[in-house]
Amino acid sequence: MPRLAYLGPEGTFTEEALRLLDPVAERLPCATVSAALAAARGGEADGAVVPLENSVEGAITTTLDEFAWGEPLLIDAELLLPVRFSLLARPGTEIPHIKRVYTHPAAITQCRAFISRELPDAVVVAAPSTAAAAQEVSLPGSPYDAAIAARIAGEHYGLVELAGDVGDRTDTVTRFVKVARPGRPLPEPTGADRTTLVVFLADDHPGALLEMLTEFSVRGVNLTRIESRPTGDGIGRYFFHFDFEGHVADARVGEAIAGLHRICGEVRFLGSYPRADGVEPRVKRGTTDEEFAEAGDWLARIRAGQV
Ligand SMILES: O=C(O)C(=O)Cc1ccccc1
Repeated sequence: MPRLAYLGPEGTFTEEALRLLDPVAERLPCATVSAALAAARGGEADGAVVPLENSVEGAITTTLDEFAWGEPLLIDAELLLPVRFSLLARPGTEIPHIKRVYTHPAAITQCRAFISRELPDAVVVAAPSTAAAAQEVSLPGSPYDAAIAARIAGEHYGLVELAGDVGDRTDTVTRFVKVARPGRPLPEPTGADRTTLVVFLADDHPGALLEMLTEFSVRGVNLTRIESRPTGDGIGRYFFHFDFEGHVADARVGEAIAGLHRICGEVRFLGSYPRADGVEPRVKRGTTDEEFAEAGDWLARIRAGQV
């Protein structure tokens, strides 16, 4: 039975994602995304489940930066989870008396309308996770009056739900990924796969981004996410995250990645894995595996003088 680290404590959305990704795994709750990934890297866990992005606010930057800079890990699965937020408090608390709210930053950004409408005078403080916030609020001497978390976290920590569905949108989805140390075979191609890469430029020059995009474009590889992140070396210095359709075993994907490897400073492969939504790529004429193989055979023939 695998042991999977995750952003805890019990009752986080990440735990819900983990249970759906692997119902039988042993769960190792960690205080932060970085701690969960450290457990996977160091061997205390066989892997980790962490949030990567959400459909309203975009990337979870801690996760992106950990994937780019820490010891390499490979994504082997993803999950899309609709998240619903509740305002939770100790029994007896009333909304007008709430002065301090505690929750995860991703929840703060996704519940802005409710907070400004119903809690206009409350101070909102960032917590390590939604369930950590609920746990803290449940303590009798807590400086916080309420938490925003999953309803189940309220049940777990003995809080009451003062308001449900307090998110700005009810259709918000968070994408979680499961990662493991490299060295195991990649997930088999399914025909509906995604690949994730981090790319560092060799040098900054006009058209550098266009050159990278061209590697995808000419092979008919469709991007599903692109993100620039600061390298930390000064204003204007960035590296890039790419998600795109297809598996590294697909000829067009392999060729695109090899092209990036030739022209960029460093390409970090973060995995090829089945897409949670099962969407298959529309493969352009001239970019199927068979067409790449046929073109390779043709080139070999003309190189051998067989025109
Ligand atoms: O804090 C949690 O429960 C998490 O799993 C992170 C998170 C927070 C808000 C939305 C989605 C994921």
